[in-house]
Amino acid sequence: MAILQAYNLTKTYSVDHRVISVLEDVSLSVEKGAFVVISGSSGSGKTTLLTLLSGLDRPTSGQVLIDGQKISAASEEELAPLRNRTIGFVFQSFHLVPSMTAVENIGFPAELAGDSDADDRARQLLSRVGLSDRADNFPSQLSGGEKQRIALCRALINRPKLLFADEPTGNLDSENGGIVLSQLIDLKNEHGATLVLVTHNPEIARVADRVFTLADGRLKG
Ligand SMILES: Nc1ncnc2c1ncn2[C@@H]1O[C@H](COP(=O)(O)OP(=O)(O)OP(=O)(O)O)[C@@H](O)[C@H]1O
Repeated sequence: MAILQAYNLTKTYSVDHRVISVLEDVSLSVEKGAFVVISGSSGSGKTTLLTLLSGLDRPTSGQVLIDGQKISAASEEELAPLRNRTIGFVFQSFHLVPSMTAVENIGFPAELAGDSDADDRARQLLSRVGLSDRADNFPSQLSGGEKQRIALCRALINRPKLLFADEPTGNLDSENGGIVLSQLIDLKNEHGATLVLVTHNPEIARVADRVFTLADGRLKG
């Protein structure tokens, strides 16, 4: 069953009275539980496609459905619970809140959702990625790899069905990148989530169930 479907997506930007076409007629379908990579060279439109698939931005034309719900047409009020409950994000540059400790960063989305056991669940996830002893550290006291493992926990705290990751190992050396990738895949499997990951790293693409390659804003293969 497909959890994510995109039909005939186009995206254009207007810059200085010029229209730039970034995506042209992109259609894809992602099965529940899959690990899918979106690859392509720099500037091919990978991040743009991810923002459309996750509802962070709207296509110029075309449709995105998450779990059968049309998100391209949804209002901000309709999108808010979807973003908090159904979707988790991992970014290249971690995006942790500097004034919050590791455990507070992880628990924050669950607190926003009104869950009383946010702190317990945050600590369980921390333990799962081997960072229990870092619970009370602030992001500035953590290495890049540790920050990204905290960000993985935060992305999963509300048990999302769909995880989006944009170059999650792009700021890490190969050893820490390997740890983050294997923990991301393990956590995705344990939670029964679906993972859509943007990367131009062929080693990551090799372990995916399916690879969609963008070239000049169009999907190849
Ligand atoms: N807000 C915007 N306004 C104008 N052009 C944009 C905007 N966002 C992206 N672009 C252009 O769209 C194209 C695709 O950008 P995008 O970031 O999606 O590529 P990418 O494949 O993720 O690249 P990279 O691997 O370098 O991150 C680029 O040419 C970029 O300059």
